[in-house]
Amino acid sequence: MAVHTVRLPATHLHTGTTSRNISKSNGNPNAIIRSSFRPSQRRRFTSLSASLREGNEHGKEDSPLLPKPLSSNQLAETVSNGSRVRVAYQGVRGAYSESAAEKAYPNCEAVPCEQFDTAFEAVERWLVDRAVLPIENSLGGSIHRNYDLLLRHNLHIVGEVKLAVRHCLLANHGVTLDGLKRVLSHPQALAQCENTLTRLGLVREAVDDTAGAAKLIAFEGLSDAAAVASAKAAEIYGLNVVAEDIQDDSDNVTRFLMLAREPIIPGTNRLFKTSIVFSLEEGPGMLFKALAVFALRQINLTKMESRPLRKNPLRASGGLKYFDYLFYVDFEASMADEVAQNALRHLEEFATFLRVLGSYPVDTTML
Ligand SMILES: O=C(O)C(=O)C[C@]1(C(=O)O)C=C[C@@H](O)C=C1
Repeated sequence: MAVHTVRLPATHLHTGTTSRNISKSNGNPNAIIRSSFRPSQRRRFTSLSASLREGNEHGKEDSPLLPKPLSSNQLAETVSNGSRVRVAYQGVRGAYSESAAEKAYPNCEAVPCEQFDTAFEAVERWLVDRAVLPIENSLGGSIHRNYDLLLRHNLHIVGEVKLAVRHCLLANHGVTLDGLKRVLSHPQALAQCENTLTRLGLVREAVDDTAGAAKLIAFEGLSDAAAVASAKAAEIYGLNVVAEDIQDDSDNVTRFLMLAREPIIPGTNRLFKTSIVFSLEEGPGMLFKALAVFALRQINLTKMESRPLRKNPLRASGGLKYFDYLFYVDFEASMADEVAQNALRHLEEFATFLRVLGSYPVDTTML
């Protein structure tokens, strides 16, 4: 597939503006974005003078040097000039992530990316306005790669979206359940259908995304393999649905994060959530102490994940080597709430590292 050849106008660099002209200059909007950005594109990130000359789209009175934070009401639909928001997702057309991008930003232009890293990079390099990426699933658990990438990149979480995931088994026309030997899908999707796939005795094969599996089966005309994917993917790639609702529990929900270059201004007018990441010294009760800063203030935690500190995964202490961790915590409060600010100030007193990944409205559509 052709490499996406988006040219980045220097006028949009360092200004905090949205990428209005970028989307207009694209060749094929449906082309999948690969990580291999051209050196010529990289060089274009250096020009500040053009942006200073031309001002920005929020009005000439705004200083182009000061990035304009997104506001809560900019979370959905359109950028301020009325053009469609370009939203990167991982996978090909028909992936659940595409549906999540469309739920998060109705009427958006969903832009497929090969890998999660590519979607992060596409936002950072102004090829798109936002990314929508999966972070956890109610059956399969966390998508660890995206936790690691949140830290490696400098994007902000500006929202979350929950999507009901209903998996189907898709095969070419004429293929029956009895004729199947293999099943292809994203590892998360395979994990969510563990019981059904074991009962059917199918050999699992992991691919990049669910819709990619459907596409491969259709394009190669495979007769011994099925894909775990959406009914939408069946329609797009002309496959037959041989089994429906094959996830291990009918309540199968994936939570996606909406990512942007700038944070939103947190509010108190609705339910907000804040995501942070921190590390601690080694020692008894350290994690207990860290979580107590929230418990003491009646702040509810909704998620906790620990990941290896990849830059420095082993810490020597008292002649022993300990694994070193980063702790990712989501809590139910806005950074505009004094109580949340106090909790983080308290945590800062003993955390060895602390970063706020975003403070954003809770998706209450599935509560
Ligand atoms: O493969 C897809 O369709 C995706 O959108 C990826 C993904 C994931 O990474 O969790 C998203 C939702 C489902 O949980 C299964 C797979």
